[in-house]
Amino acid sequence: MSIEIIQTTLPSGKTVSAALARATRADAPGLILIHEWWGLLDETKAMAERLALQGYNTLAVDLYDGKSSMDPAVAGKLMNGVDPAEATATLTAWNTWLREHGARKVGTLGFCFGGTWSLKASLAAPVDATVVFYGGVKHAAEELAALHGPVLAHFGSKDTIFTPELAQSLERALKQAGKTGDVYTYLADHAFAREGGPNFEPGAAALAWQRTDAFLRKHLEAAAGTAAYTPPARQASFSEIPLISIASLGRGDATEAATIAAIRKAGQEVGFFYITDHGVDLAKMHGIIEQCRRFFALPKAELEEMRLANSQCFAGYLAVGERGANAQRPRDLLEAFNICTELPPDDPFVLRKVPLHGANQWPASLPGFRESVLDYYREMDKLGLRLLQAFALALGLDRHALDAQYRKPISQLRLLHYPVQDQAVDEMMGARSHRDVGVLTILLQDDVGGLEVCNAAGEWIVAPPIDGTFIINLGEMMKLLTNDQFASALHRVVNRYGRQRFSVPYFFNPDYDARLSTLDQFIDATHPAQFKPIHVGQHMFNFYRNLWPNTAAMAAE
Ligand SMILES: O=C(O)CCC(=O)C(=O)O
Ligand SMILES: [Fe+2]
Repeated sequence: MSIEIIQTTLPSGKTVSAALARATRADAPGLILIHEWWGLLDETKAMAERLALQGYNTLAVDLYDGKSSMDPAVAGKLMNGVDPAEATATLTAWNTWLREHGARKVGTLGFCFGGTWSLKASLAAPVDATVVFYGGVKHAAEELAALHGPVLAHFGSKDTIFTPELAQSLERALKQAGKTGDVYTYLADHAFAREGGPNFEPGAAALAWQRTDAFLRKHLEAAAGTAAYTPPARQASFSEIPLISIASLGRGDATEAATIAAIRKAGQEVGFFYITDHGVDLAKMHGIIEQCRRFFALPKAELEEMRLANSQCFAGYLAVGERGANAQRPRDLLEAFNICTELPPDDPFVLRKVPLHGANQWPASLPGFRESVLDYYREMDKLGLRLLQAFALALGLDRHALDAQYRKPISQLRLLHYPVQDQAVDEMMGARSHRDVGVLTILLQDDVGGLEVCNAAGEWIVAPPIDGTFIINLGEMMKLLTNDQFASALHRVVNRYGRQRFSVPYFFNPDYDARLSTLDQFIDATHPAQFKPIHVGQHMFNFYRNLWPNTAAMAAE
């Protein structure tokens, strides 16, 4: 890919230049990329090249007449020297140029100073999609009436230059003007998407780019099949958190063997992977997120009636910050609704008062909620067992070798609600870094994002939402079974993305009475057993009671 420097002439007679990165198709949509206050740097040109690969004829314009500087004092002077009328004429001229060269749609995209001008350009001449990364967007609704296409804007909650209040005023003015606009605020500072900059925030940058990518594709109608943008962030790529189709599971043929090999590799190297072709209906996946939305919108008093502390089996509602026996544990910024296996009152385990077996609590005022949640629970039970069998194969065992300890598993489903986080990460976060304690977790997340996984190098990798997939992660019991051959990765949730988030993890665990010990094949002279065997039920009971209030469960003990 190469960059060409091209020129055009303004009505005033002045010649201006820009760096053009061409997409492969001549009739590709056009994108005007506007630099930060430093001027047109090589990094902006490199971004233009990446955007061209994604399917846009991208013009990295120059509003500083060839000058640039990384010295803030000089950059400030350059910025203040910009003549607004000339900048407007320049951006309008490039819009015309792109359309005259085959673009049916034209978008603008800019950062900081360029963010300001991305919106101004769209007020001066028709633009089909406008993207602003933290720019000066103070415009009255009357001015915004001139907008032709939708706006997508990204701001940092800690930005003192282009503040969250400014973001809100843009949102209000767009609404008032009857224009389409999505304004997002991330838990981040100014210029959070600038890789290598002091405020670079990979998680926020990754999600902002993901949204930008989807927005531009939609509104500029980029040709189908063009490469996806690779943001300059530590967004998890599939080589880091793999995406595995499990369509072949159960076939017993070579295609299944390949899937098993991929699962083994993911288990050993990452501890996390996405699955597709898992057989769970997309409508059910979206449906359970909808049930989360309904549930957590219930009046506080009704939620409190279902408090987890009422329950003998840690099922029920947990408010933000509630803790169990371990009062030292920092509080997480989430509320939860726990559901355990639904058992009838005459179930032998319930009659014998075996811990962790009992009744769920259900809201009286949500028709269909219980049915939907239990239906989803059953889907997870089935999927959990299929995955367990895949793991048995991945461990070199017979497909059904582990089944016997999963006859009446003490799995748990949790509906989670993460409010928007606007405090600093180290004060209180969605879910503090932890490893899951069971065998494996099947996680469904909504489209907000927030899950981050720690890789072997100690970096936090974003695990972005991918519609229609589940994330599978291995827990400490898998580590015990395999003598630490299968990773159980640290992960956390930081809701930096300006919207409330819902997720639904299902924790797949063995039977209450199961005793887990390391499988023989993982122990030899050079790999002595590292873990003591555990009684699954007692282990989980102790774990839960440290974590959650447990008055009723203790009373039954
Ligand atoms: O909400 C999420 O995405 C992850 C939740 C989680 O890690 C957990 O509950 O163990
Ligand atoms: Fe977890």
